[in-house]
Amino acid sequence: MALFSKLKDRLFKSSSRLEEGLDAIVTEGGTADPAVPAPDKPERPAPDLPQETPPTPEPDLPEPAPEETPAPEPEPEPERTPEPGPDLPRPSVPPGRPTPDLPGPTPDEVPQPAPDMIPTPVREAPRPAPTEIPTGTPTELPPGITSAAPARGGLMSRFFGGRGEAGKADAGKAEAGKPESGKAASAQPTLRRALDDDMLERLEELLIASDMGVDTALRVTANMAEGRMGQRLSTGEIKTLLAREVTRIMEPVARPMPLYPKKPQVVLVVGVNGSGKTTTIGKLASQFRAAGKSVIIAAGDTFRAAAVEQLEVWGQRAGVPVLKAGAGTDPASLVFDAMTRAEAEGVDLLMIDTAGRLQNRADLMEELSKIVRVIRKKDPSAPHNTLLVLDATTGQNALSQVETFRKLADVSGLVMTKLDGTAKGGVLVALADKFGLPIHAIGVGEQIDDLSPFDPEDFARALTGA
Ligand SMILES: Nc1nc2c(ncn2[C@@H]2O[C@H](COP(=O)(O)OP(=O)(O)OP(=O)(O)O)[C@@H](O)[C@H]2O)c(=O)[nH]1
Repeated sequence: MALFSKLKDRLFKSSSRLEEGLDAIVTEGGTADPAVPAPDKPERPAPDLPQETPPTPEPDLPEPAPEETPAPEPEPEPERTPEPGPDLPRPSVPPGRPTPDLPGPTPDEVPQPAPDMIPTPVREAPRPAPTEIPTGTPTELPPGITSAAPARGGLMSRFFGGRGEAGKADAGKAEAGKPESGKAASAQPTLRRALDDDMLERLEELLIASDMGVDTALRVTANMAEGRMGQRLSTGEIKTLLAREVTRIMEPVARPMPLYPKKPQVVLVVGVNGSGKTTTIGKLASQFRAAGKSVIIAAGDTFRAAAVEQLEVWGQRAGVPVLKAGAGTDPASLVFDAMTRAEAEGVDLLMIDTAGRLQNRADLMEELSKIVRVIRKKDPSAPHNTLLVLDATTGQNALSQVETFRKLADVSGLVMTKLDGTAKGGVLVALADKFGLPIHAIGVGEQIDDLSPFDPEDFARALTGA
């Protein structure tokens, strides 16, 4: 099944909640646009807002005209596809951003200057984004992974595609006199409400309820309101403005996991229990393999036999060997052995799974620090990537997880799992706004191909329903 359509289908939970809230806000204090009989369309409510994305195009305005003017389409609505540009229409090999950003290119194409200065330096210097990474990768990755979904479209296409039923439901809602939604609104007047303090407050509450966090919600609404107080806005216009703000916040953090020429490139994966570390390692390993990389996985959770077994299953799926140690073995010792073997075999990537640990378990956190110390003993520049895996369904708690793991393990990037099936996608916005850590990928399901590069615009539109 197409990766993006699945994500879209699932993220709909978030957008539907926001949509309902926005509908309620506008409906509450809004009024229908007055019927403008004569002239074409000189007015148009809030012209300034959704500029490029005239979300609530024509349908609403030219209300009265329907019959008299056979052409109720001052302008077709197709313009609704906001695609400002590059992102969406990405075929299999995304233009700007290397889709499968995750895995990577071939050591050679790695942009990094010197093979040696790999790790740290690069991480600290804001990597030139997706580009520096593995450009060629895109192509090689998908094939292997998404055999069933070779032509994965943009996140949005996946959303809309998978939202077939939901989309129709929306149209029905618009038909019922609710805020517009494409052509369905053509027969109904569009509701608009003047932007005032009360409306802003409601918006803030709505965003906070979607796990965006207080600070971020306030910032977002303030930006949306700037220069627009008193303007009459429809739900569609508000969504467009909101999506724009979310995109603005997310764009700087949408960065694929960088690959370095160093062998092995050590990828340490951390997170609390059940956040999706093992699953993510399996998915990533599969993508790296598909990109032609040699990979070894180290089962660093030596205390839970079930955890090791699960990792072995993922290793088999991905076609990657899993190194394990006897139950109760010091994980740091296993990691040391894994580093030795990875070096001896010259593998491209060593992915280290770690036991899930809660931020308040000092002993486990100390264990993690020890693992990092041992890794550095073998290679001072490692770990080259420390991925913190966060479960999107935990909402605001993800913020404190980032704070804690960052101190202990020098987190270099995030992977947000379980974005499917949650209405709390807004927490990503809060994370991006507060920490600015790169979001390398998002998990949208339990299958091996359910890991997607993070696309800010697609995400914003999916989240807001714009
Ligand atoms: N729906 C959904 N489920 C996911 C996703 N990622 C992981 N899961 C599920 O989440 C559960 C926990 O995933 P694991 O990979 O075992 O998590 P973990 O962090 O390794 O867990 P511990 O070993 O207990 O620390 C499993 O049932 C996974 O199938 C995702 O993106 N979407």
